[in-house]
Amino acid sequence: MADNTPKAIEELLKRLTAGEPLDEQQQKQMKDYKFWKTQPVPLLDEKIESEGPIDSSKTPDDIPDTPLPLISEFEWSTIDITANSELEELYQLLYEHYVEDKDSTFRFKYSHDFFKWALKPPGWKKVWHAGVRVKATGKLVAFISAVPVTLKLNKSGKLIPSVEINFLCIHKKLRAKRLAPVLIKEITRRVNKDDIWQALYTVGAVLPLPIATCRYTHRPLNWSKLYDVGFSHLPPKQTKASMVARYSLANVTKTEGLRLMREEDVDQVLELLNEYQKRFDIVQVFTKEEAAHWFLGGESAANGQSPVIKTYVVEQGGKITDFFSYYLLPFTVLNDVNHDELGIAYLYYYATDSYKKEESVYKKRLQQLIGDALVTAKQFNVDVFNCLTSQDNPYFIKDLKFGSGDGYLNYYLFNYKVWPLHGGIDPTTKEVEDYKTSGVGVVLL
Ligand SMILES: CCCCCCCCCCCCCC(=O)SCCNC(=O)CCNC(=O)[C@H](O)C(C)(C)COP(=O)(O)OP(=O)(O)OC[C@H]1O[C@@H](n2cnc3c(N)ncnc32)[C@H](O)[C@@H]1OP(=O)(O)O
Repeated sequence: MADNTPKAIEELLKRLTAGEPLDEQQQKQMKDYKFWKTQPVPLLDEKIESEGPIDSSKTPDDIPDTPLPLISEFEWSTIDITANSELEELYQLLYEHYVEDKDSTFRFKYSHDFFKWALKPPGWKKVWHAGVRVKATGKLVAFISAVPVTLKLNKSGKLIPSVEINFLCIHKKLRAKRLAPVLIKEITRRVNKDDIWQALYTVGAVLPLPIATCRYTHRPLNWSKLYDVGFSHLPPKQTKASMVARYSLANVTKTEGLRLMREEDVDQVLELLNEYQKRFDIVQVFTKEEAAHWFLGGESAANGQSPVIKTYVVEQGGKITDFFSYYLLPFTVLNDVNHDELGIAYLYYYATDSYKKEESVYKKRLQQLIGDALVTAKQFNVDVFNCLTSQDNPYFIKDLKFGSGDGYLNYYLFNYKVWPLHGGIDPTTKEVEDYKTSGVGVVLL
């Protein structure tokens, strides 16, 4: 029987927020997913027998033109993030109520520039930025977003026009009132109206049914600060000095020809990425405009500001042979007298033509490239560099001293069945499977 004491429930909630796996007793069963069991997703224990859409019977004409009803105190409000005042409202909602770590010590610190980059890629639609306000005061209390993305399943070659769902957030005072299913159904309606029937999303918690599970790993760049704020701990038999020495990095990069990506590199970067992404089972297909947006930073870069995405290419004699990118998303440090922010970089897309060579050459090159990514990140005040066990990250995680974190990330596809994908960890022990490719070639913010 499940342990329902307040202590056990509190522990369970903490683990869910942190995306930690639950034991069998704690796992919800399919019947307990009152909302998700009504949605076109595979059952929790379903053995996938064929790939493809779950429900392909509808057309946009079958979809209601009007939003889902809300209880009378609330109203729908499409958020216009091109208006600074509305962008600020979204920022405030997420700043105060978005994802926290399990001890509520850190909180994601999204910036206005981050939203402009993340929510306005080519093909973005205002109507896909759905908010809920309190009618009486106009206060924004909930949000969900979709952005367009084309997915490709490499084994079958199938292209899936989709959206990525992100930034689902409900004010803390309105939690556990079944508002999340209403937001999800409303964004589904708005997306379906545009004749799109599939979505990709990642959630820490287990829902029916992950297509893959990856683990977070962290590479300290500024160990002392991480220790001060309680992000890193001093392992037994180590001293602070030995930990600082363990994570010290060179001041200069190793790769000849490494430089920041420029507009004129887009074609070559895209070609390199398209070729390299064939290694993975599920990938994002970029148009040239999308690649320019995601790798150069869109609006903020165009306005001469420093973008949240940093992309470096390796150019040798006019030819781009490798690239890597990472985005900056700091944490607010809550309740610390000495530090109020932790600089965090997240590995984004990368590619190298060395994968065509022997595996040992490829592994070495990848380690050098991502090693250089760590070195470059120091100039952006990054204290810790994070990556998942997706892509070919298990080829460098151990050698570059990334440590396994407590958090896991589950990947989901809405209204589409795929064969389960390898998430770069052993399915039983959940440990990183070093030097093995994962099936996950998509990176979500
Ligand atoms: C074709 C187009 C399709 C588009 C749609 C595709 C699907 C997109 C799916 C969304 C992808 C989002 C990607 C991201 O942004 S993941 C980031 C999620 N945000 C946060 O963690 C921020 C902090 N937390 C909150 O704001 C709230 O706790 C949220 C909003 C998460 C839940 O609010 P609340 O805690 O007040 O709960 P409720 O009483 O209203 O509702 C309870 C029901 O909701 C199910 N639930 C809870 N959390 C999530 C979750 N993160 N994804 C999917 N479902 C979730 C839950 O299992 C239960 O259903 P069931 O167990 O009874 O069945």
